[in-house]
Amino acid sequence: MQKVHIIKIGGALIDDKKSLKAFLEQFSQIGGAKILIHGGGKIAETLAEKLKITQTMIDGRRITNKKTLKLVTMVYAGRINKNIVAKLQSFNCNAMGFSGADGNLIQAEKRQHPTINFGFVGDINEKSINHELITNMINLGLVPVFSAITHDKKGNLLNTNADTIAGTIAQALSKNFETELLFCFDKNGVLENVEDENSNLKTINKTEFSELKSQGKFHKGILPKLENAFKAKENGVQKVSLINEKKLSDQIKQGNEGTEICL
Ligand SMILES: Nc1ncnc2c1ncn2[C@@H]1O[C@H](COP(=O)(O)OP(=O)(O)O)[C@@H](O)[C@H]1O
Ligand SMILES: CC(=O)N[C@@H](CCC(=O)OP(=O)(O)O)C(=O)O
Repeated sequence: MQKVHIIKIGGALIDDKKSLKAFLEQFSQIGGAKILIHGGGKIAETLAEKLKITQTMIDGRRITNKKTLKLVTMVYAGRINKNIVAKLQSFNCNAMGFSGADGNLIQAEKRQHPTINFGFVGDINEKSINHELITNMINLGLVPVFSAITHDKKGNLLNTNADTIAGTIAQALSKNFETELLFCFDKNGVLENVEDENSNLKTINKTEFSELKSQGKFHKGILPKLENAFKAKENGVQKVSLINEKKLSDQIKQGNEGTEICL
């Protein structure tokens, strides 16, 4: 089976020009098929503050009203996505940048919640992913770069968590490819103590996750990341790890960086 690396990067890295460039250079050097998924929550947050558009996060998801949807579409599918593609081109990586509306690549459903109005937030599952088109792009030697914007096929754009997009694309591709999913972020993996950079776990299974969660060891963005990581592993993705974004090349060469998800 052909191997594909599915790699996700988030807000803090994207906000740091030098680190982003260094990361994209490492990414462009990965041999074989690869896909990049990016968020950009931190940049959206900063711009929203400047424009005085109040932001609310619930369970790691951004409440997305009309104004916020306009903003995140410009930031994620526009500025960030095109900047990443241009940088990858400078490293001779033939990247193409997308929202989920392009080529009907990711068709989401507007989130329905009994008590909370999430606004234009899109939920997705494996069936949402146009894996045939992604496979065709891979076979052409192209490198797809996905932003966190999806659509509902009724003319609306939706905002979808980038960790969820990465996990779901990996799941959808795992039927026809050997898939390795890497969540790259600013820590050395899952930390037992978030204050101690050296407390990273080599592996984590579902029982350990539940125990640490109930002990209050996880805060902020790590929870949705881990939930998406376990879901992907449970649904056929061969290897799933959370690694430091500076260690991407080492992970590709040796495969033992950060924290590997086990069942
Ligand atoms: N136990 C933990 N191990 C690692 N990171 C943790 C932990 N608890 C909380 N975090 C926080 O989660 C953050 C990663 O989530 P987030 O900032 O949303 O990432 P991204 O924007 O890359 O998706 C880390 O920077 C860290 O501050
Ligand atoms: C619905 C929802 O929450 N969408 C996310 C999409 C961006 C994202 O996931 O960005 P990071 O990876 O940088 O956190 C948001 O707007 O924050």
